[in-house]
Amino acid sequence: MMGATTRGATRGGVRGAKCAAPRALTRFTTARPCSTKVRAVEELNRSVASGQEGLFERPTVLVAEKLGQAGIELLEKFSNVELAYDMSETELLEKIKDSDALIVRSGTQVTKEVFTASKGRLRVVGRAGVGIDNVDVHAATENGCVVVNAPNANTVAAAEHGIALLCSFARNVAQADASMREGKWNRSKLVGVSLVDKTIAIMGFGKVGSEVARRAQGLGMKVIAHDPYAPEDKAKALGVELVDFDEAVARGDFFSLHMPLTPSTDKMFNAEVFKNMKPNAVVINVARGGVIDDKALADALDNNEIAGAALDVFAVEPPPADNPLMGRPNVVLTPHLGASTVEAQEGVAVEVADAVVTALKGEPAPSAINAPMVSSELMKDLMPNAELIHKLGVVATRLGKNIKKVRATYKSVSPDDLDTRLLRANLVKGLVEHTTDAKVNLVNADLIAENRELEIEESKVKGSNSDLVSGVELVTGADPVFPDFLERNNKIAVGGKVKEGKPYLTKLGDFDMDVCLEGSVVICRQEDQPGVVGKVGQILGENSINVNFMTVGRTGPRASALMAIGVDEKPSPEVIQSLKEVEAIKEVIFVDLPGLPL
Ligand SMILES: NC(=O)C1=CN([C@@H]2O[C@H](COP(=O)(O)OP(=O)(O)OC[C@H]3O[C@@H](n4cnc5c(N)ncnc54)[C@H](O)[C@@H]3O)[C@@H](O)[C@H]2O)C=CC1
Ligand SMILES: O=C(O)C(=O)COP(=O)(O)O
Repeated sequence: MMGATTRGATRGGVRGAKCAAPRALTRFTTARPCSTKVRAVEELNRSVASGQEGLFERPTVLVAEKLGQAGIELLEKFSNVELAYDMSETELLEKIKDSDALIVRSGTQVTKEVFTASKGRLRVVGRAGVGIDNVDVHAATENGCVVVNAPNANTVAAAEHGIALLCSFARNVAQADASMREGKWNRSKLVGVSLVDKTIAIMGFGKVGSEVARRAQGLGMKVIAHDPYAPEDKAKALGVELVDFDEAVARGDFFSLHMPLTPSTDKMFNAEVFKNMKPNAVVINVARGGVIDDKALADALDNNEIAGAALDVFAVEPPPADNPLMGRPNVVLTPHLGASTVEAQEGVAVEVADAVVTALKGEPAPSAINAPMVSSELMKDLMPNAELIHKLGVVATRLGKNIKKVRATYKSVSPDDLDTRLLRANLVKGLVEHTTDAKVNLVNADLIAENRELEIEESKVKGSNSDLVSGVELVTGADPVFPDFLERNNKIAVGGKVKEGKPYLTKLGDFDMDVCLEGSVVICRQEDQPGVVGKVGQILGENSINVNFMTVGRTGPRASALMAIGVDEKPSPEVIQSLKEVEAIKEVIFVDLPGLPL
């Protein structure tokens, strides 16, 4: 059954309305070709703050699983919120077409098909919790979709549930309750074990594992931990002994599992591991079902290799009736309740809503799984240069075909500290966007370059920050459009500069230029001689193409020259042909410059 309602659309949109155009931010800024995304985001923030969201179309957030009210209210300030709990797979694939963001918990599989069905509209997937094993992060990255989670707010709840299972298993609480409900008074059959002085092995010493460790110490247990990535000093500070996997397995009386499910942790608790445990060992799993081989655990219990298990999570949820761990006296089960406290659910709702809104605004979300974190401050500094390198990339593609390797040069007062990811992503966008329907962004730019075997070499030199992006060179494999002309040492070079916040082309091959990279540019190679400029202007004028600037670079009087003409309208192929027919003009290319960087 699907219970779908659309929330929060009263101020900025129509309740229940579908967003016809998903790229609200893009459309908002293309109306102002000179503006950068930073300016757009600032304006957008201001309009949200002043309640003028109607200036742009609000994004739609599809919430697929129960989310705390505080999170919903936060989302509603910025977007249309559609609550559609318990959707079937087919319903999700249908609804996703009209969604800019999707919020899930562990019960929804966000598969490749979801991204395919979204046709590029889905920009953010928010996981209201920690584990993101139900989200195909690779597919998200391929589709330029940011995945964010809520890594902090349910830590204590999960740790408390682990401790609850530990105590309830040790003292047969669940079994005792069940027997009393049957009218029995079975004291002798329900004798438990004490926890004090027993060894608990925390497997995965991250946020939840550390909180379980603290609480277990409070119960008087000896705490050891295994985690290949945990820092020694963190363990020391908590009085926890870090040991290797085999030692943990051999020494633990109780095992508390807290590692994520990844290809390397998949079924890491298998037959061989259970054989090496003590016969009194108890395995408690509040992490993910997939880290245990269910059949091997059932066999280990049948063969008395270990004493019991307490499980909150299952490889398939809910577990099918024939799951070999169901209905056993020495196995306690809960239906994935680790994060299910009132406090944790309000907390994750706010945490994920905040991350989703941040990502929808195009700002770096601290909990982004598949996007580099670029601070807002850095973003502000880099954006004009990002716009420049994006456009230099576009210009470069018009000068050389089949590009294989590109070198970008940056100047900075402290080159070692320069974070170039935003710049690199924009360069890739400029280089490939005319060849693909895929949306290139900060999330998928590196992957797209890798898939296309496009090598981006970056060199950082000391210099003024005001010349951050100094040039882009097509290094190898590019077939030049202007042979023998722009190419030197097998390279096609373009240079640029940000002036008063705007991108300028300052070099084309050996030619100095001064061309504002806004709108579109016609580039002509010609022999320098009188009358050419006039003839070109006349052809453009006769075809109602408005010229906003013209600049000529030449190697010397009456020698080779390069003319760049900024135009407001796109010339037709016929106009380009007329320009090519002007005597002295050898080559003409048209560069349509896109308005927005990432
Ligand atoms: N049952 C529930 O409702 C909940 C379940 N969880 C699960 O608990 C897991 C842990 O959550 P957090 O502690 O917040 O994550 P975390 O990222 O803070 O900690 C995970 C730890 O596992 C470690 N790890 C990775 N590979 C390992 C390996 N092969 N062996 C041992 N340790 C390994 C990591 O180094 C890290 O320290 C989550 O991935 C999630 O799947 C989290 C919250 C609620
Ligand atoms: O946060 C996690 O990893 C959890 O397992 C919690 O899952 P849930 O959001 O309760 O479906």
